Amino acid sequence: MEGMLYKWTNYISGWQPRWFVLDGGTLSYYDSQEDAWKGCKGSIKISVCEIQVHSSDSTRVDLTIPGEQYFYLRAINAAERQKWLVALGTAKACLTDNRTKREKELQENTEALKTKMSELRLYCDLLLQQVNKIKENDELGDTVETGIDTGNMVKSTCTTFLKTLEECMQIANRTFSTDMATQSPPGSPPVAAIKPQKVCYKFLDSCYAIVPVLDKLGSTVFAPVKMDFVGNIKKINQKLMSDPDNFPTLQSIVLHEIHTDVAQVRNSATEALLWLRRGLKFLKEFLSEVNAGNQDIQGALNNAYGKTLRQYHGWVVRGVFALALRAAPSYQSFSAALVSTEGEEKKSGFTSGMHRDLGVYLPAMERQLGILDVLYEEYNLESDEVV
Ligand SMILES: CCCCCCCCCCCCC/C=C/[C@@H](O)[C@H](CO[C@@H]1O[C@H](CO)[C@@H](O)[C@H](O)[C@H]1O)NC(=O)CCCCCCCCCCCCCCCCC
Repeated sequence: MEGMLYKWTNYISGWQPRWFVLDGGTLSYYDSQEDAWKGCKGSIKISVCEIQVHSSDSTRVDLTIPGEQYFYLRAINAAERQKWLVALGTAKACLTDNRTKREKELQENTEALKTKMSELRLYCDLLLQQVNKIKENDELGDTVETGIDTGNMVKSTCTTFLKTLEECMQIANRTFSTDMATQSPPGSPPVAAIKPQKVCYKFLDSCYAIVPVLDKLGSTVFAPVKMDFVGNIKKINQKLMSDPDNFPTLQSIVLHEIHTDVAQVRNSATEALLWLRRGLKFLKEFLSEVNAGNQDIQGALNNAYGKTLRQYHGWVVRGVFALALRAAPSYQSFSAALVSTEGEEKKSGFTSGMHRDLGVYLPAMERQLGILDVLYEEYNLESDEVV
């Protein structure tokens, strides 16, 4: 269960709204739902704490570990408190570890994804065979009917390939929904509450700012994109959390991994930053097209993809992009995803405001990406691996 509760802080700040997540027998809290990815501010083990309802305040519940921890909490109303009491009580009474259910669900979905990926590889092989068959027929000068038959087979294989890919996205979206994107990966230490260094924190925060826009675009097809993008932000963030005082900048993280010979290791922060940077270059190219007045979102995405990411993608990932492209929003839907108040994009001044903001955002992005380009070139960290 998760939701907003007021937490008693002190006599100066009093009751403050916080985002609470009850998961696997632990109640954790964050500044807000949007800031959950920055790490939790504190937590309490339900199995060892006392749950006390307030005698006169029907919205209040106190969680205490005598002599250790005191969470004084208030819900927005008595009904909401009741929901929390049921969830807390169940968690406390629950003999099985909720994480078992969660891990089981993750395992099932992971298995389903593996099956789908092997199906995709099969369809790729089939397509290659069929394309070779068409070439053979062509060389042998076979009849038109043979060509049409093989062509139809290719068409149906492509349709099946794309359908399977869609199923992959739905499984991925189900597995790696937003709450997963803000959890520490299973088995990793809880993300520390210590704030990372300002500079890196601002960079990661601004990267993360596009996620709500992706969410607003709504299609499950964007799930793998979001999962990949957020996954890299989290990898860098967790490296930062491991030793915040020694990582004042992104460069310091990369240099540390170079000196400890892990920069080229799979899933290193250096590799995560390499792919985050590539994603940001894609985004910059896309937004530059929009800023230049291109209202064909699909075309702008396709152009940006060809200039940035395509060279690093094999068959399957290019298929993922092709599917994402089919779900690309119209210019109106894209504009609507950018505003915080519904209908704002229809007001006069929106377009000029968007261009004004892009006029600031894009040069700043250019500068940041230029700094990272120099760093990756200087230490020969660029990779031409195709995924
Ligand atoms: C309208 C939205 C359309 C979005 C279309 C995005 C197109 C992305 C291309 C398809 C990506 C498919 C998903 C992921 C692919 C990954 O396999 C690939 C490689 O992953 C890396 O592998 C490493 C080795 O295993 C690993 O270590 C590393 O961690 C991992 O990342 N990843 C990539 O190719 C990077 C894809 C990044 C895509 C970022 C897109 C940014 C969001 C664009 C949204 C545009 C609209 C919102 C505008 C917001 C305005 C403020």
